[in-house]
Amino acid sequence: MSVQPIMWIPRRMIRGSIPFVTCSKLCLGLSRRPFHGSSLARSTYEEEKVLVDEIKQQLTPADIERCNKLRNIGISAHIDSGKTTFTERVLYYTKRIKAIHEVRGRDNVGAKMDSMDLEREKGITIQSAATYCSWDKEGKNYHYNLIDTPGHIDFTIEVERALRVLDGAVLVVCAVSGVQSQTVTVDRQMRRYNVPRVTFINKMDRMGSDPFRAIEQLNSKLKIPAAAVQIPIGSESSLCGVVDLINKVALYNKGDNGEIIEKGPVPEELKPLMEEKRQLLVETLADVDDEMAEMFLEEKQPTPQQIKDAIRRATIARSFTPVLMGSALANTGIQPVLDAIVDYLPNPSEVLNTALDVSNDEAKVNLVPAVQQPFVGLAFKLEEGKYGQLTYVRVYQGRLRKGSYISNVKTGKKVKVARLVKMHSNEMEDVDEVGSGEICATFGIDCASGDTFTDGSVQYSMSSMYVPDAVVSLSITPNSKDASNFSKALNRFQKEDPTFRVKFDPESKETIISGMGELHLEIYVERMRREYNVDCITGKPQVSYRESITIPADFDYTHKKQSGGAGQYGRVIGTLSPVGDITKGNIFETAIVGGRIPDKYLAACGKGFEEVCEKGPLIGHRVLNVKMLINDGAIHAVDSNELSFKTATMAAFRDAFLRAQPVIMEPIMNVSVTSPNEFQGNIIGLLNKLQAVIQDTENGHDEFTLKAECALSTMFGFATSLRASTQGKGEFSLEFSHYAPTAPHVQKGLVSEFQKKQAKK
Ligand SMILES: Nc1nc2c(ncn2[C@@H]2O[C@H](COP(=O)(O)OP(=O)(O)OP(=O)(O)O)[C@@H](O)[C@H]2O)c(=O)[nH]1
Repeated sequence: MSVQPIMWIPRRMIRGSIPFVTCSKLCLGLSRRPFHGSSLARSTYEEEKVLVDEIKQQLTPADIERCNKLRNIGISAHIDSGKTTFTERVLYYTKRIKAIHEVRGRDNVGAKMDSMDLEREKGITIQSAATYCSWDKEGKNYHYNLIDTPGHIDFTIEVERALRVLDGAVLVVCAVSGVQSQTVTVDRQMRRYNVPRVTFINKMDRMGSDPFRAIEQLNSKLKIPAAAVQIPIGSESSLCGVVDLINKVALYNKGDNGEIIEKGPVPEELKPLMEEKRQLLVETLADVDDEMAEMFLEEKQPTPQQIKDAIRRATIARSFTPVLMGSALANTGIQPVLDAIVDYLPNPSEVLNTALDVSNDEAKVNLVPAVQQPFVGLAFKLEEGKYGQLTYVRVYQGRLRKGSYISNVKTGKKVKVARLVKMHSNEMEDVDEVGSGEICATFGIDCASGDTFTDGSVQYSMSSMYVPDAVVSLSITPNSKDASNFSKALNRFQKEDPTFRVKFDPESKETIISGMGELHLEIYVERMRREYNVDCITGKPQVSYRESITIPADFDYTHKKQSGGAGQYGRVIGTLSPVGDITKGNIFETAIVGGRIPDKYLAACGKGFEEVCEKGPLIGHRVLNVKMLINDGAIHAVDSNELSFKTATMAAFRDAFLRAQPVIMEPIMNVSVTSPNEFQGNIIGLLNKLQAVIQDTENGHDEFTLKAECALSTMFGFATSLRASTQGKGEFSLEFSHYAPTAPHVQKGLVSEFQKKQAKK
C-alpha cells in the first residue's frame, strides 16, 4: 500500500485547532515533540499589539532611539540554578566589575549581587538586587537594567515586584535538573505580568547535562513552545562553546575568563545535529508566527535575519522562548545571551503599560514612554539604607529629575526628589535625571511599596503587584529590655516586605510575626540580631489557620447596656453566609430600608465586621470567605452610638458564626522534593508518614523529583527529617496551594486547646 504524502501544516495555519496535528512529517518519520498549546491567547496579544503600535506613533525619533537602546531585564529561576553566577559574568563581560567572585567562593568575597552578609554566608539570594550595565553589539551601545531575583519560594515577593516592573526576563534552567518546581512558579509569575523571556540552560559543564531534555520539559511542563537556537560544542568538562544555529557558526569562549568570543566553522561532526535542530527551530517558529508559517508552506528557506525577526516577534508575543545554553561557572555561552536580550526581548516602547486615571472615574490609560509626557512612576521596592529609605522607582512616562517635586497619587502628598541614584547592587551612582523606561532609586520619599507617583498634572494609578498570603507565624520576644531597636527593625522589615506581617496579640501579650515559610522568618530573626543587635526568643512556628462557615445563619442581636451612666443600644438583623468565590475574601453588605440604622452607625458596623474577622470565634485566627449582610435593625433615640453598633455587630457575628457549621481551614502546600535516586524509597516513606498526597514522581538521570500536596502543619521540621533520610542530599520547596478544612478531630483538638488557653488567662 502506498502512503500518500500529506503536507505538514504549521499549527498556526490550522486556526482553532487545539491538539497538534502532525501530518506528513510524522508519516515521513520525522519525529516532533508533542505540542501543548501556546502560552497566551493570541487575541489578547493582538489587541495589545495594536495599542503598542498606537503608542509608538506618539513617540519622537529621540524617544524611539532612547527606548531602542534600553532593556529592563530580570534573571529568574529555581533555587541554585546559577542566576547569581550568571549575573556575575554579565557584569564582568559588560565591564561593570573588574573581577569575578563566586557564590560561596573560596576568596570569601561573594558574588556582587549577593551583597548581604547573610546571602554570602548561606549562598542564597534573599533580596533582589538591581544593577545596570552597557553592552556593545554590532557597534551600538545598549543599556541594561538588570534585577537578580531570589530562587527560594520564601522570598517570592522579590520576584513578584521585579517582574512587575521588568519588560523581559532571562529564565535560567539547570541542564541536569531541567524544569524544577520553582521554575514552574517563576513561569507563572512571568505570565502574571506578561513578561517575555529567553531561556538560558546553565550548568552544561555538569555530568548528566542534557539541554534537549530541558527543552522538552519547557514544552511539556511550562507549555511554552521552545526551541534551541544553539547546540553545545563538547560536553561536561570538555564544553568549550556553542554553535549558533541561525548563522551556522561556532562560538568559542577564549581568554582567562572566557571574555573573548572566537568565531569558527562548525565542527564537522556537529553538522547533522545542527541541521536537525535548526529545522526544528524553523518548524517551531512556523507554529507560532504567521510570516514563518507562510514561508514554510511555500517551502522557502528563511534567511538568518528572517529567523531572528520571527523569534523576536514570537518571543515578544509570549508565544515562544528561544533557548540558549552554556555554563556560567565555566564562562561559556554568556555573551550570546547578552546579544539575545537585544535581539529578542522588548524595549520599553514595545510593552503595553496601563494605569487608571483616578481623576476620570478610573478610566484605563495607556502610558507613553516619551520624555515630554507628564511623569508617571511606580515605587516598587523599599529598602532601608544608610541614608534613609531608598525607594526604587520604574519611570513609565516622562522623566524624573533631581530637585523636582512629585506627588503620591494615593496620599496626595507632594515630595521633593532630593537625591536620585542608579543602583549597582549595594553601591549607587548619583544622577540628575532619568528618562521613561528607566529604573532608578530615590531617597527620603515616604511611601509604601506599590505607590504610584506623578508630576501632579495627572492622577494616574498603576496596579500593584500580587502579594501572597502569609502561612507561617511565630511569636517573638526580644531578649533585652530595650525594645526600641526591636520595634524599629520590625517596622522596617514590614515596610520593605509586604509578605512579612507583624501583629501584637493583646491577650497573650506576644508579638507575632508571619511570613511565607520557616526560612523567611528565620532570616528576619537573624537580620534583627545582626543589623539591630537584638537577640530574640522565638516560639514554635505555627500554622496560620483560617476560619470559615459552611452554611448561612441568620442573626438578630441587640446590644443593650442601659443601667447606670451613659447607655448603649444597638440592634442588628441580617444573615451570615459563606462566600462561594474564594477570590472575593470577606464581604460586608448593608440593605437597610427607611433609614432604620443611620449611615454613621452602619460604618461602625463595618468596622466591627473587619475587626471580628481578624480574630475568628473558633481559635482566634483570621476569618476567610464570609459575607455579613445587615438588612434591618433598630436604634434608641438617646442610647445608640457608634460603639454600640460596632459591639452589636461583633457579637452578632460571633453568635451566628458558631451556628453556621464553622470550619477551621489549614494551608495545603505543594511540596517538591528532589534527591538522588537511591533515596526515593526513604522519601516516599517519609511523605506517607506525613499523610501527603503524592501527585507525581519523575526520575531523571541520577536525581528524582517528587511532587505532593501536604498540610503545612505536618511539614515543620521536614528539613531535618529530609536531611536524615537522604544523607543531606535531598532538597525541597514548599509553596502555598490552597486552604482546605482540617479533619474534624484536628478541629476539635485545636478548639479545645484554644479554649484551655483562654481559660488560663
Ligand atoms: N557546575 C556548575 N555549577 C554552577 C554553574 N553556575 C552556578 N553554579 C553553582 O551553583 C550554585 C548556585 O549558584 P547561584 O549562582 O548562587 O544560584 P542562584 O540561582 O543565584 O541561587 P539562589 O539565588 O539562592 O536561588 C553555586 O555553588 C554555583 O557555583 C555552572 O554553570 N556550572
